[in-house]
Amino acid sequence: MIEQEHYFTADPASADQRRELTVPIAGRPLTVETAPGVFCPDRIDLGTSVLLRTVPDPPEHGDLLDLGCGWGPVTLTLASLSPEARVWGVDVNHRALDLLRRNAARHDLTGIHAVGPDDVPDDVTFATIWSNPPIRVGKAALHEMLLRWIPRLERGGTAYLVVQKNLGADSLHAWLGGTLGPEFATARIASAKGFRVLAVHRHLTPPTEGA
Ligand SMILES: C[S@@+](CC[C@H](N)C(=O)[O-])C[C@H]1O[C@@H](n2cnc3c(N)ncnc32)[C@H](O)[C@@H]1O
Repeated sequence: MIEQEHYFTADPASADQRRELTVPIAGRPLTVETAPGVFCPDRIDLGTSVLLRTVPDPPEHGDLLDLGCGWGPVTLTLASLSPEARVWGVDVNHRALDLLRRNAARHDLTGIHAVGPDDVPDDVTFATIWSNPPIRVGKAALHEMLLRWIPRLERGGTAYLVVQKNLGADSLHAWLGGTLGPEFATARIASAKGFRVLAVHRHLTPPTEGA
């Protein structure tokens, strides 16, 4: 029996047939390379579009994270909007990272670092995190991933997550609110086309002891 290939496989077995796609990124058409074996290779995913339409402009400087970057629509947007920032596109899928590196080089977006989760130096913290997270990895792996990265937000920073309503957006909202503690506040900031956008804000000042 052939096991079904997931978009979050480290080294996809499907033929690496590269193709070109022209997509709107930060308001201008960009031609990018995609391939089978990565998430949504034929277009910008609807959830990703909802996220990109909802989020406020990212900070101009600092370190910005696209958690689960795939071939790069979110990372490319962050780097286009904030050319002076360092933009981390993190993924476990090596083919996706290779595509993102090529897409960044093609458009001279030199602030992009497309890397695996273990290749972001420990002392890097993020001014913002944008993510269309991999819900299909399962709840335990998703929660582990979010607990690894959201606490690396700088004080005053916000993580924006888009999640399909039918795939547990509201229970993820409740879990984030109940798990992250008083330093963070989670809110739903948009609901469109079957998706929710959640904002997880890290307060500027730590909560006072006993509060
Ligand atoms: C829903 S896709 C979004 C891809 C891309 N951002 C987009 O909008 O097209 C989620 C991505 O998360 C990646 N992923 C899965 N597990 C991960 C992990 N532990 N750390 C980082 N990325 C992961 C998958 O390989 C996949 O590319």
